[in-house]
This record gives sequence, structure tokens and C-alpha cells, in this order.
Amino acid sequence: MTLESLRNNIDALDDQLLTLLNQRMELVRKVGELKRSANTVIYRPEREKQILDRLHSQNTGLLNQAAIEAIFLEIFAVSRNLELPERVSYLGPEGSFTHQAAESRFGAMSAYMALPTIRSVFESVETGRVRFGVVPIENNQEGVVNETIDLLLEKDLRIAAEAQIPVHFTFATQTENLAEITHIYSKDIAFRQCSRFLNDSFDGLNAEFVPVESTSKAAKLAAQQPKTAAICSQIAAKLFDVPVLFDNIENSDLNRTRFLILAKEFVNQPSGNDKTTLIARLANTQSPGVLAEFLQSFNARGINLTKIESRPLRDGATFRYWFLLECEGHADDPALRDVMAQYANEVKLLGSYVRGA
Ligand SMILES: C=C(O[C@@H]1C=C(C(=O)O)C=C[C@H]1O)C(=O)O
Repeated sequence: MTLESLRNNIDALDDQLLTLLNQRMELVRKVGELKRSANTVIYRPEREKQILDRLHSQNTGLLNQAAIEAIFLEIFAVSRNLELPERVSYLGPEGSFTHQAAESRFGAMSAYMALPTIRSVFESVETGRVRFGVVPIENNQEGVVNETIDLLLEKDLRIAAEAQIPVHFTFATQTENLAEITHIYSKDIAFRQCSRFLNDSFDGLNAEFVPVESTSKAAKLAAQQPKTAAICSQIAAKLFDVPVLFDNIENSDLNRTRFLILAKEFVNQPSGNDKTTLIARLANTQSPGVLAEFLQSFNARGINLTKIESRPLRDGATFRYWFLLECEGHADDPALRDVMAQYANEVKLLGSYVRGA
């Protein structure tokens, strides 16, 4: 076939795709009307996951799973925006990994608000300035982002969904001589993810490591100050026009970060592949066995606990803790309902949502 005839065929398929997408949009609009009359939320991550799984399982063509996801997540986001424009805040400035995570769920059509701190993202959702807020919660090599964990206790928000993305860091600076660098900016947890590179490259040099609110803020600072550097995403380095001196400087090439999509009120229907996040403030943790019994109540009902994080209660001079827990399953599952009823005064549900890939 000639180039021209191949392109003619592509044009014909695009025409069909456009017709089909418009037909799809008409159905989405009707769903939107039903939701409005029932006063329920537009965004249904569990339904979107169901569609992705179905398409993936029946796919026999050239598109792989990641390609199907990229295309359809954008279709969903466009559909939702035509039903109701979505406003989404994230830990900025632009180009942060949180920005990438936000775009992976909310696509190109949502209205984004880059905020300077994790706290301000929580507050923007709390006050209704945005419907959704995106914050990092943990990295698979370096553990949790404490600020997010503590704000989950302090604020009364819900987890609507999670997103996980691979994280690769660049070392961006305007100077080519490492010995000239006086300050290196990044987020605290990002320094730790690149500790090997930093130890190897800056041993014996005088650079000061300065933690800032986000990796894109680091890029912005490195753009303003010639003798400094940033550990940031390639996108941030490009966006703020800071030359990249080294690429992929993270300790592990399987480095991944998990982000939460926060909303004020949000309830997902069970999808069959959910996880649940809870907060526990147990009474009498001074008595022997209180924590063990609590954990045992999950085990006794066959619930797989996947995470427990202790954080200080900050009640005076004591060393007492509250716990953030995650388990498999949905809060509507009878077993989990049972545990929550048993500990009704001590446990708060943050959300049940589709487990990320
Ligand atoms: C159309 C719906 O609303 C939204 C858009 C979806 C879509 O484009 O398929 C799927 C789930 C929702 O996030 C729905 O709930 O079915």
C-alpha cells in the first residue's frame, strides 16, 4: 500500500472513532443525568477499572495494557469533564511527580491548581476550592510521607482513589563542575531515594542538601540560582529550563511512588479488587495485648492486613501512637464491617478504593 492510501485508511478509521466517541459521550451524558437526579458523584474509579480490565482481557491487537490504559483513562477524564468540569489540586509547582499522578487520573481537560504544600492541598479540598486533591503517600523504597499521614488524621477527608507511578530522578544544574555546587535542593524523601548517587558524587565536597516542599520547587530554585542543583523529574528540569547533568540517579530502577486522590465525601462501590485505609486510635494501649487483639480481629476474619504505620499521638509528654492501617477488601465486606463495628469508637474509615496496579 502507498503512504497515501494508508493515510486515507487512517482518516476513515478516525472518522469512525469520532462518531463512536460522540455516541459514547451521549451515553455518558445520560449516566450523568441519572447521577444528578440521584445526587451521586460523577467520578466512579471502580467502574473505570472494570472497563479497563474488560478491555485488557479481550484485547488481541497491537495495543498493550499501558496503551489501552493511557487512551481510555483520557477518554474517561474527558467524559467526566463534559459532565461536570473537574477542579483538581496537587502538590506543585508544575512538573512535580504529583502533577504527573494527577494528570494520569484527571487527563488534559481538568482545571488544575498547583499548591505549594501538602497541607494546602488538604485545605483546598476541605474548603471546597477543588473537588479532588492529589498528594504523595509513600515510596516503595523509602516508605511513607509523614506529612500526608499526619494530615489524614488531622483533616476529615476521604480517599477516592490511588495512583502509582514509576519515579526517575535527574540531577539538574546550570554548572558542570560539581565542586562549584553550594546547595542541592529536593524533597527530603527524594534525597533518600538517591542516597547512593549523592554519597558517591558529593563525598568530600561542600554542597549542602536543602529539603524543600517538592521536587519541582527544587527545580524552580535551581533555575534561579546558578551554583545550585535540583533532584527532580526530567519534566520539571525541562519546564524550568535547568540542564540535566545526570539521569536516573535513583537507588532502585523499580522506584515507585503512590499518590492518594482525596475528596471531601466519597464512597466507592466494591470493585472486587479493593483496598481499605483506616485510622485507629486505640484506647488503653498501655495495657498488654490491646494492639495485638485489635490486629488479631482482622486475622480472625480472614482479612489480609497489608500495612500498619505508627505515628505519635502528640498528647503531651507521652510516647503514645495512633495507627494507619491498610487491608485488602472493601468496607462493605461483612468481615470488615464486623471489625469496624467492634471498634466503632476507635476506628475511622478513610476509604475503600480500587487497588492500584
Ligand atoms: C459514565 C460514567 O461516569 C464516569 C465516566 C466513565 C466513562 O467514561 O465510562 C466511567 C465512570 C465514571 O467515572 C459512569 O459512571 O458510568
